Formats: sequence, structure tokens, C-alpha cells
Amino acid sequence: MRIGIVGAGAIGMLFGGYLSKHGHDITFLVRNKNIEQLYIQQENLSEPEPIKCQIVSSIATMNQMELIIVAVKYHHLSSLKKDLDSLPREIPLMFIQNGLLHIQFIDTLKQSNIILGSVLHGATKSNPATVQHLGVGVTSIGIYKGKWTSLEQFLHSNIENFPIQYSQNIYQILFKKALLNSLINPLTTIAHVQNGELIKNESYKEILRSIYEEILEAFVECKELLSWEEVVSLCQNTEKNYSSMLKDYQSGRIMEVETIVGAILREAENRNKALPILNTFYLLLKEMNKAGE
Ligand SMILES: NC(=O)C1=CN([C@@H]2O[C@H](COP(=O)(O)OP(=O)(O)OC[C@H]3O[C@@H](n4cnc5c(N)ncnc54)[C@H](OP(=O)(O)O)[C@@H]3O)[C@@H](O)[C@H]2O)C=CC1
Ligand SMILES: CC(C)(CO)C(=O)C(=O)O
Repeated sequence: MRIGIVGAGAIGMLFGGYLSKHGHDITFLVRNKNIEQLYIQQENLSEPEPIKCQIVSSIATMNQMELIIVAVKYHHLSSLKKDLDSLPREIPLMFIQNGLLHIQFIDTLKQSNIILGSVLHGATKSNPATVQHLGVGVTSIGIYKGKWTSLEQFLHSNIENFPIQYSQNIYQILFKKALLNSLINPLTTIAHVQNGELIKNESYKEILRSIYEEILEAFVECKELLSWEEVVSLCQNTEKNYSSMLKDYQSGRIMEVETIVGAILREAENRNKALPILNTFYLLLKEMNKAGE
């Protein structure tokens, strides 16, 4: 398939790196015109490998694509609106952002066919042209709007260390991921610790558990969806990881606070439920975000 990827960030390069290995024809749309070659460093390999792809800086090149993956952060999306609206309406667009607010942005687009993705990989850029794959996870995709005739073909891109699965209820998967991110990211960012510390240190573990309990009180139906054991095991599996929020803060970038924590607080508010502990973290992070980018 001819696949366009908007944004050569960590996740864009991860997708481009693995999908190109499967034989897909990959084109990156970047805003940094100095990038000539991109690299991927897989989990257990010491040497980064070049990604087979084209790199362009004009949206018009994307008119020929069979799928476009939008791999920028939530707060970058509004600046892309004009470009995305200029594309032929039938080209399927896939959005892979964490959080929930990007769905409101998607609803403003003219595009007919929209796919949502939820990504459980851990990836980070070790330099502007290289992505490091730090943790293998599943990518869940689901159709949000319209149709996608190449769905089966894309699902068969099952590549080692890059599993893709189809979900009938992609919103539920995104919501669960937003809950997990609301539990882990704010606390690791304020405490400046790796994810594993949240379950090794008794004080952090108590705070984590208190946030978990207040969240489940607001979203009772999530008791089945998200167990405490699952929260603990995500902290364990990603114990050496610094959460994306903490990494953004440390690099002076805007953190995805509104689309993750803000969106969960708003959902709770709609049910007349307050989440006082999470709200305290939200207010602290909002202040810290004023220093970003
Ligand atoms: N990293 C991870 O492990 C995970 C990330 N995600 C989600 O994936 C999304 C992307 O995250 P991540 O890849 O880490 O973020 P990055 O900051 O690494 O990448 C974002 C990229 O988007 C580019 N960009 C922004 N605006 C434009 C534009 N107008 N045109 C072209 N490129 C643009 C940026 O370019 P520039 O370099 O010029 O600034 C940057 O390279 C986020 O929503 C995140 O929540 C989900 C799961 C895991
Ligand atoms: C799963 C987790 C918490 C891993 O660090 C993550 O998604 C993030 O950092 O944003």
C-alpha cells in the first residue's frame, strides 16, 4: 500500500519503520526540511537501520496515498486542519493520538473515512532522525467513520514486534488508555520518577491506588475494563520507562495534559462526579505546561 505519514516523530517513525519492512511504500510529510534520512533502532538491536521511505514537505504529495497516518501530537492537529481538508475526501485518515480530545478535532474534518488507533508501544527519539523502540505493544485500530476497503490488507501487515489488531469498540480502548495514562503519567511527572517507582515506593503506590479508586467511583462500568492488577502490571512492564508526559516536560515540550487528564475530568464532571486527587495533579500540570515549547 502507498502509506503517507504526517509527522516524523517517535510514533510516526516507528510505524514507518515497521510498515516499510512489510513492503508498504512509505512517504513522510515533515515540517523540518533538513531531514534527509530516518532511522529505526529496534528493541534488541544496537545499530539503527535506515527506514526505506520518501520524505516530503508538501501536503499535495499525499494526494496519491491509499492511507494517511496522522502521527503528530494532539496540540499540533489544529495547525494541520487546512492541509487535511485539502486532501481528496475519500483517502482514509488514521489518527493514533493518546487521549480523547482529538476526536472532537476529527469531527470538524471533511474526510469521509476515519480510522482511530490506540498504540501501546513505547518509543522515543534518540535524535531528530532516529526512533528507539523501547517496548513492544499492540496497536488496536477501529473504524470511526465511513469505510476502509484496505482494512484486511493492513491487518495482514502483521510484523514481528509490531502486532496490529482490529477492535469493534475502539472508543472503549482509547478511553481505557486515557484512564491508564491519567493514572501513571501525572504522578510520574510530578514525582520525577520512572513508571516502576509507582509500585515500588509505598507512598506513590498509595497515591496511585487512591486515584484509581476515585476514578472507578466515577466510572463504575470500568470495574471490569480496568483492574488494579492491570495498572500494577503496566507499571511493572514499563518500569524503566519515563512516561511520555515526564519526557515532554523534561524536553521543554507541551505535555498532553488536556486531552488525557482534562478529558477524563470533564467526562467525570458530566456525571456530576468530582475527582479531587486527579484534579490537583491536573492543576499542577497545567501550570507546568505554561513553560512548554
Ligand atoms: N511515543 C510513544 O511511545 C507513544 C506516543 N503515542 C501518541 O502518539 C502521538 C505522537 O507522539 P510522539 O510520536 O511520541 O510525538 P513526537 O513529539 O515524537 O512527534 C510528533 C511529530 O509531529 C511533527 N509535527 C508536528 N506538526 C507537524 C506538521 N504540521 N507537519 C509535519 N509534522 C508535524 C513534529 O515535528 P517536529 O519534529 O518538526 O517538531 C514531531 O516530529 C501522541 O499523541 C502520543 O500521545 C501513543 C503511544 C505511545
Ligand atoms: C503506557 C505509558 C504509561 C508508558 O509510559 C504511556 O502510554 C505513556 O508514557 O504515555
